[in-house]
Amino acid sequence: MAQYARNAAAVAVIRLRNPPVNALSLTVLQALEDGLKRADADPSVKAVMICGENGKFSAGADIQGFSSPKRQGIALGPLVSLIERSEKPVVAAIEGIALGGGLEVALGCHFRVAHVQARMGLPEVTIGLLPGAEGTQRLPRLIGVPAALDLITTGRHIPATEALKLGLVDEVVEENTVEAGIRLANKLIASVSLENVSSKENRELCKHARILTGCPAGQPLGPRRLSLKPIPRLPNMEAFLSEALVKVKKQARGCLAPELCFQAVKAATEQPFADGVQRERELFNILLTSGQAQALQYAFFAERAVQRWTTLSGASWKSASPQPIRRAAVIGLGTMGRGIVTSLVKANIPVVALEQDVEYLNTGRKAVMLLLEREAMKMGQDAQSLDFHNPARLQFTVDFDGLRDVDLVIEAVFENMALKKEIFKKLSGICKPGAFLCTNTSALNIDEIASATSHPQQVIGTHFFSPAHVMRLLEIIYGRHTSPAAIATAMQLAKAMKKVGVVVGNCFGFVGNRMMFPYVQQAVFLLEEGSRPENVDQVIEDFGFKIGPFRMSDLAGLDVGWRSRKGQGLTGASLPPGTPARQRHGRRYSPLPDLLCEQGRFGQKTGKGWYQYEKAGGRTARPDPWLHSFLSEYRDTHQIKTRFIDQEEILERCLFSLINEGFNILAEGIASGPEHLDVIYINGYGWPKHKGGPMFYASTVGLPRILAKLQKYSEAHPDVPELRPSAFLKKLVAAGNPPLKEWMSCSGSQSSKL
Ligand SMILES: CC/C=C\C/C=C/C(=O)SCCNC(=O)CCNC(=O)[C@H](O)C(C)(C)COP(=O)(O)OP(=O)(O)OC[C@H]1O[C@@H](n2cnc3c(N)ncnc32)[C@H](O)[C@@H]1OP(=O)(O)O
Repeated sequence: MAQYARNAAAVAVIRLRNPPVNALSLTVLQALEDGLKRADADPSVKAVMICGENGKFSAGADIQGFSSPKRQGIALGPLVSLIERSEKPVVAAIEGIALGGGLEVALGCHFRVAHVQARMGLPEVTIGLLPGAEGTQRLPRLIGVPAALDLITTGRHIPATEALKLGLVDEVVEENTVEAGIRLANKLIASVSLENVSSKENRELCKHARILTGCPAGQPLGPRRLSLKPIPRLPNMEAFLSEALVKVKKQARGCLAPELCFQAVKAATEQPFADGVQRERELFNILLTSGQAQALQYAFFAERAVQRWTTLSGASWKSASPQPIRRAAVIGLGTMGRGIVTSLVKANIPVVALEQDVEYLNTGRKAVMLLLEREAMKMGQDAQSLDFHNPARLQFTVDFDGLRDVDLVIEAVFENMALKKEIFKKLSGICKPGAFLCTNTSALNIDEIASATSHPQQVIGTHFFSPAHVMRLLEIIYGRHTSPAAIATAMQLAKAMKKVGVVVGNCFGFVGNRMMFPYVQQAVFLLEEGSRPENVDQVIEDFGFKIGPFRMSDLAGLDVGWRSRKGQGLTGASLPPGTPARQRHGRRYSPLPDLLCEQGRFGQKTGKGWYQYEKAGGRTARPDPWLHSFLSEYRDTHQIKTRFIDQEEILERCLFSLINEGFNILAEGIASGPEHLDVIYINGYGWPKHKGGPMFYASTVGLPRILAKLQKYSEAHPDVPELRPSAFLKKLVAAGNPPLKEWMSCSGSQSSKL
């Protein structure tokens, strides 16, 4: 709701109230409208001030409301117009946040005062929408087209100081913003009432108020009504807009909202306000009914839902308390370790960084310092707090003794079980008993690593994604003995590092990589059967992935998987003689990646892999005629009949096999809901957010269709168990294809609800 109050003077205060973020639900909008009408009708009220409860102006429209089937009641756009039309001055006092519809309400006000720590923005684009309460028409009139386009198409939040520079707010205050708002309202009242008084003192006061408000005498509000303002012209508007469109399209990668945001702002440059509003409405409705907005809003809530973690044994976020991390250590300063140190320093956690010898330590130190310098450059003035040249904040050592008093260790050495166990055994003897021992592994068994220590309850998997200081995902893996406090602490750490932590159970590859295996496997099988790497990558990238499986494999290095397969005895010297080339343990196997590695083709680092590059370390992938003839010869050798494989088959075999594994994971209780899988895929594996994640996507395709296709492909490839439909998928189809929210109640696993 919105609370209406009168202070002693002539200012009516309307306080938006809908905890926790004062989202503009229909009830809030109705109360806001009632408050405005009441103030208007009361002759003793001379000005109105709108603010938000609990130090937050508003996070905008209630996002839940967009998916409710019947959204009836007052609309936000007309309400913003109502505010603007008020004959009594309306001041917005912005504390905390003014986002989306919240900022649009403020744009309808005649004056805006913001607290210095407030943040503002129009993030609708990030949930697949546009600022549909006339914000695309008012903002460019206030701050100009380039700045408005930037804010509206990126959705970025800006601090109050930047808002002041842009002219988005009139005043930034460090003290109580509501009081500042009331003071301004009183000045405005004085400026109007004193207009006709002739004393020198009053004329001075009046002049002061006009300077502050920019109102010509006798016409107090006209110039403050943004709908009446002309768009600030640019000498080269047309050229500017065409360039901006190219940029927006490039960044959007198949997501509709940024381009439609652009179209709405463009309309503001071409049409009168009312027509622009009409165009904004049309574009808003296109977005609202597009599947993309639903997917992005699902992703918004999924990210928040995974914070409420649970485990199979019933531990959960409700009862477990995170422990404070006053000091952390990182073991191993390879690519991952360097990124992890950087993330910890940025989270203001003092770090001890340890390497096995001085040579590795010096190389690691240089690399970490370089990363931190770069981060500091990006952060500007805020970088001072990093203080990473101070040994009390960041210390480098080769001595395990330096780890005696740390609260948490993240081991980030080579992916080798024996080595990890050796390190954990050492840590168990050196670290204090309450220290949390985290292993950065992408697939290894957490229980086996924990077995090397005397406190397995302190051991937990923290799977970072490369580059670790950039990627948002942190897969948090609990083992059989991991304590709830360890999970809660790892989740808290993720938050401190501005990452999204997702708690999952322990199995080979955990969630992300386990689902990735069948996807990559299908991609390689498709090559055996007739596709080329560039065909497969194109289909996957057209779907919206940032990078296809073969470009990704070249980037990560083919040798990584090769080493792992050798370790598993799937290839290399330990392979028993007589093993069929294309079969392992009775299942289909493709030796293609091994053969490439045997040729020294490790990807970008060697200049050749699934593609060719301009040089070793080159980045531009070009189709490689050598690889094409190599594939032809391979098919001849193994008597595989080459066939044309269409885009649909490529997409379905890659994605549906990945989704199928997702259903197995859910059935086993490795993750407590489909949201977990989706958050992992969006934040760690480049799944297009506007498609909501693999499980959400499956729900939009329809489970019966996924099942039918898997059945078809499985019949065609009976030696590929990953194509055999998951029993859980079959169960859901038999249960009538329930909505995603209801899947887990059909799972029969003990996993808790979100
Ligand atoms: C008819 C068309 C008219 C107009 C067009 C206008 C459209 C809009 O305004 S769309 C909404 C635009 N606003 C946003 O996108 C802001 C979204 N929220 C956030 O970015 C963040 O939540 C925050 C910065 C506001 C706060 O962040 P933080 O402090 O980290 O808290 P949480 O993110 O965990 O949020 C707390 C709690 O609030 C729920 N929530 C946040 N914003 C909204 C919202 N706009 N509508 C509904 N609910 C919201 C969020 O889900 C959390 O709840 P749970 O813990 O229960 O999940």
